[in-house]
Amino acid sequence: MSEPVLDVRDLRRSFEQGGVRIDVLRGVSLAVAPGEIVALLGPSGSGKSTLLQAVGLLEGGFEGVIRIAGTEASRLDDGGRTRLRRDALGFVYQFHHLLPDFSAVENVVLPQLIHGADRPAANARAADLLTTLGLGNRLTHRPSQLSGGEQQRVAVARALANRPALVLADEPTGNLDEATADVVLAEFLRLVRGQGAAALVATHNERLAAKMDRLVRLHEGVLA
Ligand SMILES: Nc1ncnc2c1ncn2[C@@H]1O[C@H](COP(=O)(O)OP(=O)(O)OP(=O)(O)O)[C@@H](O)[C@H]1O
Repeated sequence: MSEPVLDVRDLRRSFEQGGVRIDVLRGVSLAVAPGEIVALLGPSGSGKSTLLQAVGLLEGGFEGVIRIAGTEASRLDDGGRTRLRRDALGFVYQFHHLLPDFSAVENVVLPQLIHGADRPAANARAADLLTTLGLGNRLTHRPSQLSGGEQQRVAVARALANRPALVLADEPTGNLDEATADVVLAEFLRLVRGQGAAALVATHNERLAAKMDRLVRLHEGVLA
């Protein structure tokens, strides 16, 4: 197997709340190959979001090793982690977190400009991604002028804008009705596959998870 795009070893995370300690992740290990799409299943409160936050280099307080695209994140300082996140990762959340005052196309352009793309190339790529997702006639709409499914498509385009090696998605269709969730997920998978990206997708939905390449389950703090 080629080198994993994500290699997690013995990841541990505990929270202390009101004098009570909860060991949420108790030694999670997971390798994701380039281009592989992995569904992360587990009941509510099992730690799916906690795991994605760790892998997304968004939170400290973890023990263990996280290697992304060959780089061990714990050896980096804050600036290094920010660069690794920007260069290698894309994110899709349950609620889209789009910038409300910017149009659909600008929401997809901005991360590219931050990444160093020039404006014409960023515009072209944003328009191309959104058109692929069926939003060619919604480019200048703001998020509030889009349906929930459309907003989530913009979030998908934004996550893929910088061609990340790994997309992290936390209940990416959890906020949509069943039919819309199916369509948006199918489009998400098609785009991720088309780009050769890998993905780790947290979901409660077994039916959607079955469309991915592999399923892993968080149970009592470890992956089964
Ligand atoms: N900042 C925090 N402080 C204290 N406890 C926390 C914190 N964040 C998460 N937890 C606890 O960690 C556990 C796992 O939470 P997490 O959000 O990762 O679960 P999840 O599997 O994503 O759940 P869901 O499917 O409901 O989104 C929960 O019991 C939660 O209460």
